[in-house]
Amino acid sequence: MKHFDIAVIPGDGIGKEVVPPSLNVLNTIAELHGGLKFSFTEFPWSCEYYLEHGEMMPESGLETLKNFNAIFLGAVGNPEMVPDHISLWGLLIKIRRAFEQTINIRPAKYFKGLRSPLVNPKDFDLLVVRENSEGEYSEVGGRIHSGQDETAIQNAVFTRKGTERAMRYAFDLAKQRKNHVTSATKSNGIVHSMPFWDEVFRDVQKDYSDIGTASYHIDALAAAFVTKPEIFDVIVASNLFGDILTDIGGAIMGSIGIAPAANLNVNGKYPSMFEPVHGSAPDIVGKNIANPIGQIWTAKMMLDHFGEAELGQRLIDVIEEVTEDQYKTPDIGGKSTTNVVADEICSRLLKSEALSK
Ligand SMILES: NC(=O)c1ccc[n+]([C@@H]2O[C@H](COP(=O)([O-])OP(=O)(O)OC[C@H]3O[C@@H](n4cnc5c(N)ncnc54)[C@H](O)[C@@H]3O)[C@@H](O)[C@H]2O)c1
Ligand SMILES: O=C(O)C[C@@H](O)C(=O)O
Ligand SMILES: [K+]
Ligand SMILES: [Mn+2]
Repeated sequence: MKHFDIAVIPGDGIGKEVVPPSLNVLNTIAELHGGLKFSFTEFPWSCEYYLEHGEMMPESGLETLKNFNAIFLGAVGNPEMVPDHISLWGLLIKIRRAFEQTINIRPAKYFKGLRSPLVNPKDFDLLVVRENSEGEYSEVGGRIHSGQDETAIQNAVFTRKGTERAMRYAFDLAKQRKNHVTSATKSNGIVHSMPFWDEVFRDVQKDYSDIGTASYHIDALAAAFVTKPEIFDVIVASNLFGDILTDIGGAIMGSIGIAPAANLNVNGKYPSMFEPVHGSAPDIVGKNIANPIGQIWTAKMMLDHFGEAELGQRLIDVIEEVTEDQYKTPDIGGKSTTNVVADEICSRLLKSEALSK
């Protein structure tokens, strides 16, 4: 029996609505498999927790999380309660950094049952490798003076190690896909970090002579995600560029409520963290209409991470089938609730087992 200990952090807003039904899906998967068991330990760390305790997670939180095989997280943030930079840096980004989750992979692909906002979406299937530990997300800088002289300085940090690591990861992934990597740059406007980014990309590229490459400035790349997403395979991007591109990835599929993410610890020292691309969606909270697919697809990425790619593939096939059969939340043009969609995924998974026996 394979046993996985999962730390569960539903977090805020719709995180609390999409995580529980996704755990049902994982339990269903375990049932299907027969030799697999998940143990879930839930932590209430969130903005509510902050208001009560003055911190997003206890001081011992990281020490506690360290012992799990993975972290399954919903979303963090409730700007009415806690400023976003406090909540994100106190929980989500804190975990990413402490656990050296330096790579964030975020796929987007054309789904049969979804109505993409693109007139002719074609059959796109892309994967963004987002550098997840440095770049524009940095604590270097500060604020000085006041009044008309008030000044804010925010420094970006690009190390050769971090940049090269993300790029090599992207090239290695491309080998298992369509052998192409696109670099997201902005070396026409950002004069230090981005020419450096381009140089590292050219250096890394030399070790992967079989992989085709392209380099786009981020503005043009954002446009190309909309006009011709089918030309992309793997895209490697800095922390901020990757963040923005992956909301576009979700949007061109039909909703950012569908897009999944994996924050990967690639040195094996700490657990990786699986969470959807979307946030806590305060505008739809409490209505049971949040799309659970992003969170459930995130569970598929966790299965892949555990070496259960076949089950992961079965799950994605069932998600697609359920969507095609119009079990859809309102963000993708349907009338179903969060739970109806997730329950349908569970029951189809069980049927798929019956068929294969
Ligand atoms: N990784 C994270 O935990 C994460 C990611 C993004 C934003 N946030 C936080 O979430 C809060 C809200 O941020 P935001 O509004 O910029 O982004 P958001 O992703 O929460 O919402 C953007 C829009 O997409 C919709 N949406 C998002 N997920 C959906 C789903 N599953 N089903 C249907 N519709 C969905 C929302 O209703 C909203 O209209 C902020 O506090 C922000 O900091 C957290
Ligand atoms: O900026 C972030 O990384 C938080 C959130 O927007 C995300 O994409 O995970
Ligand atoms: K999230
Ligand atoms: Mn984001």
